[in-house]
Amino acid sequence: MTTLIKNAQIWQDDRLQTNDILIADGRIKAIGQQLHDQFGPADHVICADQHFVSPGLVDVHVHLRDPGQTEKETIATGTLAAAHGGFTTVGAMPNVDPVPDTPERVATMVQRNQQEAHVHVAQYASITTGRTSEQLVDFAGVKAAGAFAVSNDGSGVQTAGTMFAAMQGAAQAGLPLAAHVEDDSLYQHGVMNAGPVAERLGLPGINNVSEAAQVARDVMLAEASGVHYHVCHVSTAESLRVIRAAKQAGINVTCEVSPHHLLLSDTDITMDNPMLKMNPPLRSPQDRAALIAGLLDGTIDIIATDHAPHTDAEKTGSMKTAAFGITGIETAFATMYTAFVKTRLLTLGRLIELMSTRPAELFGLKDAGKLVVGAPADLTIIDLDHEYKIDATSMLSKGHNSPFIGWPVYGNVLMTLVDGQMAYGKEQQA
Ligand SMILES: NC(=O)N[C@@H](CC(=O)O)C(=O)O
Ligand SMILES: [Zn+2]
Ligand SMILES: [Zn+2]
Repeated sequence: MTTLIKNAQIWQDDRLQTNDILIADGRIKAIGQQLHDQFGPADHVICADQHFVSPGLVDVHVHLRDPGQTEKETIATGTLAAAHGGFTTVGAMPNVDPVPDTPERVATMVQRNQQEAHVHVAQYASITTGRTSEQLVDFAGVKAAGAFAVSNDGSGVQTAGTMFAAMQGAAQAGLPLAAHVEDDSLYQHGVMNAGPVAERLGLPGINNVSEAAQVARDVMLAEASGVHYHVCHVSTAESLRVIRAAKQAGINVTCEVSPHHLLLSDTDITMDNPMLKMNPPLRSPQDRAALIAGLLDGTIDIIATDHAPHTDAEKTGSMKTAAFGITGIETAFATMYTAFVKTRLLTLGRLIELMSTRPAELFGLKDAGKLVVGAPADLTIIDLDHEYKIDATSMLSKGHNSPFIGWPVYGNVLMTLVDGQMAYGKEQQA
């Protein structure tokens, strides 16, 4: 079975260039002009119509909620939403029930992902059993069962002793350790960033130091253990300063930022609004400016969405009682493209590095993030010039808890191919 994508604009030598892409048996067989002359007619032709064809996007931080909270999302709906957002590989966080904290449970998740997902799913195991205990998982065992990394996302690892032993175990097994950084002893039951906005709204605040202090602890432990330490959803200027210094010292630390922390700050919270509640919270405009600077100077390695679907009921009422988290996988490319590429802060090529190539490389996802001959045909066709308003009714996630609904953006995903098969496409939608 062969498919020819005609008139694709692909990013080559720092600019968009028109090419055809020939796919055979799910892999890219050739990229170039007049492939018909060399290879003969294809079984199936897709006309990209001079639209941008990207290597499929890679998001290493996604909550699929399955098993345990399938009213919020399932493997099927979350990965269909991912395909709609242009993603062909997602990292599934382990805050599900039961937690994938044993080789058997990881193997079950890997098998279910293969059967039920619309895109590739890289499966996280937890760092500790049940995700919040101090009992380490069998790192070699969960790796052998198919986990690509470990994380206790949703909670920080509270004691240095546990974190150090975990890092040593993960390093030995060759697993990256992705940390949700939050020191519970500094956490004061806040629901938004601590500061003047929280005070004005009469809402309890979350300090910057509850994140940054744990990052500082962890980079020391990462240096001593040699693990690949990855900071999830970095949100404060102080955390970034510590990460920058750690990188300069040659410590193997990387970090991700979420689109919402780049696009919004606590000053956008003008009233008690659960759609703007997430953990870590939207920080001050100064923190946001530091994150943008870190993205532009390369201190921030990748963009990851922290797609966190919840039911409508859990996201209405007051921030005091609503659930933490917002969706993001269907809006990430358009919001990032509009804010950073349209404004010429980043090139399109650099955005694709941040959202595809680099996350795949950092997490050892060998087949992902590549638009080259021989790689799997994980490709996304995007209309970069189409301006539209983000619309809840077009979302394929079960969660509609997005603060970006109504935002005018550019960059509409037309089709997503996974292993050469259409995982999302307008044809399929009609
Ligand atoms: N980010 C959030 O606010 N919530 C996440 C957990 C997490 O990423 O820490 C969730 O699972 O809902
Ligand atoms: Zn988290
Ligand atoms: Zn998360």
